[in-house]
Amino acid sequence: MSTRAIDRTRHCSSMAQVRQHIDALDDVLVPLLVERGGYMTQAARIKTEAAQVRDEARIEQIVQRVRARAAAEGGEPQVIEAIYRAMMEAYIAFEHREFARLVAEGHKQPQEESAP
Ligand SMILES: O=C(O)C(=O)C[C@]1(C(=O)O)C=C[C@@H](O)C=C1
Repeated sequence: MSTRAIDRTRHCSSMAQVRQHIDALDDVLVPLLVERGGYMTQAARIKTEAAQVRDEARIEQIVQRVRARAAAEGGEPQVIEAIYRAMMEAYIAFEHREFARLVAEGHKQPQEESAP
């Protein structure tokens, strides 16, 4: 049986220790967030219209999924939900910038005008 994330938190006797553990976890988190961000570039490549960048149904699906995962790991679902909602807003802004960049660089086909 695997341990829950909350059970891997170590007891600390000083703020220096607390911050050492946080820095070590951030060294794991940041590369994963950068890798996750790379998929915004992939999504921006694949989506055909800027209006597709924000996908509310997918956002809500992710929120429900990570809330359940947080609870299973012994964490607070509302904390993880808040982090994910803020994080996805930042990724959506990035995906919009990537979409615009790919259009400007000529990597995306201009969309056909829809018939009147
Ligand atoms: O799944 C997508 O369509 C994505 O572009 C990825 C992502 C995400 O951060 O996971 C970002 C923007 C969308 O609003 C939904 C989800």
